[in-house]
Parts: sequence; C-alpha cells; structure tokens
Amino acid sequence: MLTPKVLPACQWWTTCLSNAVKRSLLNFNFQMSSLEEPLGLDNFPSLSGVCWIQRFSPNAWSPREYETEMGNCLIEGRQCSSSNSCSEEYTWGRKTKDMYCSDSLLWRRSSLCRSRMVFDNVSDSWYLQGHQTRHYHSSSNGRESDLTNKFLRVMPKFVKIVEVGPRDGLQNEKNTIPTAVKIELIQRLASSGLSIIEATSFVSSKWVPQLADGKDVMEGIKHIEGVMFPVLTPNLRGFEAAIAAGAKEVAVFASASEAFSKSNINCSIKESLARYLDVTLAAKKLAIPVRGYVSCVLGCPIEGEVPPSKVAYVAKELYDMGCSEISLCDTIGVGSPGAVIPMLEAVMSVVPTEKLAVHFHDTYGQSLANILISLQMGITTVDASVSGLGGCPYAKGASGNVATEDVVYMLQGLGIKTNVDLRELIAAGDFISKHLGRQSGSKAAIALSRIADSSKII
Ligand SMILES: CC(C)(COP(=O)([O-])OP(=O)([O-])OC[C@H]1O[C@@H](n2cnc3c(N)ncnc32)[C@H](O)[C@@H]1OP(=O)([O-])[O-])[C@@H](O)C(=O)NCCC(=O)NCCSC(=O)C[C@@](C)(O)CC(=O)[O-]
Repeated sequence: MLTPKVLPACQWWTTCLSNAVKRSLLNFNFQMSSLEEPLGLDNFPSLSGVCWIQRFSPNAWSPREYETEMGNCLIEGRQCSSSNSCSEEYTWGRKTKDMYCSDSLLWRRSSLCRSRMVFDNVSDSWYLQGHQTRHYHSSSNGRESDLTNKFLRVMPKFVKIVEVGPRDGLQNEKNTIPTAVKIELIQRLASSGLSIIEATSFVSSKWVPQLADGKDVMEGIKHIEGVMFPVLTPNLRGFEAAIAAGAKEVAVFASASEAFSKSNINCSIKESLARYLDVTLAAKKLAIPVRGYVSCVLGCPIEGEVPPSKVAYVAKELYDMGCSEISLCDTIGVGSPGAVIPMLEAVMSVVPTEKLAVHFHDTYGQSLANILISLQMGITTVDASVSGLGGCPYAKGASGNVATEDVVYMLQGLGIKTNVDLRELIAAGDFISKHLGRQSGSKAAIALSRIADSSKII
C-alpha cells in the first residue's frame, strides 16, 4: 500500500511527467492514435533524433527525484513495484486508446528513437514492453547516464557515407538503364547532400554490360560540383579510360577469396594485386586517390568461410600499395556482428582504422547490426546503396546493399551527422524505384512513404 505521504508525490510526478511531455513536444497538436497501429506516427512532432534525445534523456527529467521511498510508484492509478512486477499486465497489442497520453507518447518516443534509447536495462527503461509498469527507478545516482555513455561515447559524431547505388546498385540490373536515368539519379543523390557517389565502372562491357556507358555517365555529371565520383577500374586499361572520362578518383577491387577473385575478375588474388599495383602507381603520378575494395570478407559464395587473416592480408596489400581507403565488403551479406568483430579486429591490426570502410549487403538482414558494431569498433565510413539496390553479378544469391535511407535513418537516431537530407534521399530512391518498376528496398523509405506528413518525423 502507498502511504499518504507517498501517494501525492507520485501523483505529482505523474502530472509532471505528463506536463513535461506536453511542453517538450513543441506545443504539438497531439492526437491519440490507436496502438493497434504501432507505426502510425503521423502526429509525431518534427524533431531530429538528437532533439529527442536531448529532450527526453533520463537526466533531463531526473525521474529519480520523484521516486517513492518504497521504490513504488502509482502510475495512472495502478500500483507497480520497482521489481518490474505489476498487478496488471498488458501486451502492446492489447493497448487501446484508453491509454493515457503520457504512456502513448513514451511508447511512441521510445519506438521512434529506439536505437538511441539506451537506459539502465530493460526493466528500468521508460517503456516496458508487455507491462503497464512505469517506474522511474534509479538505485544508484547517475547510473542511466553512465550506461548511456557507455554505449554512445564510442560512436563517431560524423559518418561519411559512400553511395554506391549508381555503380554497385545498377550493375546487376537485368534491363539496361538509360544513361539519362543514371545521370538523373546521380544528380538527385548529390542534391541530397551525399558527397561521395560511386558513379560507374570502367570494366569490360562483356562482363558487365549494364555499365558500358560509363564514359557518357561521367560526361553527364561533370558539371556537378562538390561531389567526388569514384569509378571502378579493374586494370590499367580501365584506369586510363576512367581518367580520360574525367574521373578524379578510382577504385580497385580485390577479393579475400581465391574462387571469387577468379569468378569476378578472372584472375588469382596475387594477379589482381599485381594489376592494382600498376593502377595505384599510375594514379599516384596524377595524384588520383585510389579506393581499395576487399570482397567476401565474411564469406564467399563458392568457398564458404573466409578467415579474417586472409582479409587482413589483402587489405594490407592494398593499403601498402597506396590505397587511401579500404572498403571491407560482405559481398553476399552472410555475416552477422559476431563475425564482423574478429574480421575487423584482424584488419585493424594491420591497417589504420580511419582508413577503413564497411560495405554490407543485406541478404540476411544483418546490415544495420553489422554497421552498428562497426561504428562501435571505430569505423566512420559506410558504403550504402539508395533503395538497397545492388548485388554482384558474379555472386549468386547476393541481395542488394544496405539501403542508404536506412543507414541515414539509423545514424540520425544515434545523433550522428551525415550531412544527408533524408527526405531528398528518399525522393532519389523513389525516382529509381519507379523507373525499375519495383518497391524500394529501404524499410525506412517504405515506412515514411506511408505517413501522410513525414516532415513531422524527419
Ligand atoms: C577484369 C576483366 C577486364 C578481365 O577480363 P578477361 O576476360 O579476363 O581479360 P581480358 O584482358 O582478356 O579482357 C577481355 C576483354 O575485355 C577487354 N577489357 C579488358 N579490360 C577492360 C577494361 N578495363 N575496360 C573495357 N574493356 C576491357 C579486353 O580488351 C578484351 O576485349 P576483347 O579483346 O575480347 O574485345 C574482366 O574480368 C572484368 O571486367 N571484370 C569486371 C567484373 C565486375 O565489374 N564485377 C562487378 C564489380 S565487383 C563487385 O561488385 C564487388 C564490389 C566492389 O561491389 C564489392 C563487394 O560487394 O564485394
């Protein structure tokens, strides 16, 4: 039972909570919506992930100040204990409009910023899935912020996104995409704020016919300023063609798997490295930066497992020959964070972390988790493809790359800057998806397109 002394304190806290929510939400016109539609975010106020975090950080509200002596609190007329047991349990599916505004808002807020909301632990969080419980318990001062910091302090403030859609994305399409469409896609991507967009390839058109118009694409985008347009070059011939077409940055692509190297570029790893040495030497003379890709870092469609030591070897070779950045590619999207950690650890022991990028395909739905763990390990450059376009023609079963929209959405939720306007990016994704006649591969883009006014969210 609550003592008479405790009861007013709790009621006051409940009122404070409700008022704080109302004040903090920019005087929005909040309408209750059915929690039967958990993603119905139409009425969300327009706040970036960062704002949400600042406004709703546990410290901002200092719930511990309102905790009862007994560790109990009466919320909305129900008594719950700090042990997370509650006399009445509700699943979210069973929640209805009867829920109080504050409850609904808290759930919505935690849902929107779920990736950023790292609190004490599940039982101490603002929202308790499956429970009506709302207890703002803190047994030791500053515990929430310590834990929040523990997870977030390692995160970079800025992540550089390398957009690979026009190259990695479109190289795999069955139907040829008109050059004009490629150029417009690149223009739209550049308008969204992306500053590095891999534009095309200078490879054999017999091998990759979809990108046979590389020269024309380069011609069509040469007026775009402030954006780097690296292109793929498999050998010196490709490098020379790329430079003649106006390329200011190129990329070479080796593999950590012998079988994939043979299948993709028709030579062994050793032979490919010799070719790339020619490219990097030629590039050095022209002060052209060379990006190096390592494919199959978490598995090969032919060989299967690929040891981290092999990945580290190829990455170091590329780095030593002068590649300014090494992108580690899970070509078939088979890896999960448990595999990313040892792979990155091996590569980081031979190549400086700041020279590394990650490149995930989303075949098994692991890309965002893999990116998150990579960021925690110090990576600050992420490859992505608008609308999740992509796949390698020589890696059967590989699905598209992680969608750039999903990456930007996650990074925004973490309060990490990218300089990318998500709305413009989604518009670019819509453009190419419509052209290809299929739905976007970006979950964030699909979800946001269903919302009447997405400007309230992003
Ligand atoms: C490497 C080669 C050229 C070897 O190709 P080849 O057939 O082994 O060797 P070749 O030297 O005999 O060349 C064959 C023909 O291509 C010509 N050729 C030769 N070089 C070029 C060139 N640069 N540009 C245009 N044409 C070229 C060459 O002149 C010849 O023409 P032909 O005499 O028969 O008329 C070929 O295997 C090739 O082009 N492979 C490219 C494969 C490719 O682009 N794969 C997709 C990109 S990699 C990828 O997707 C992975 C990545 C990066 O995204 C990361 C990931 O997720 O893993």
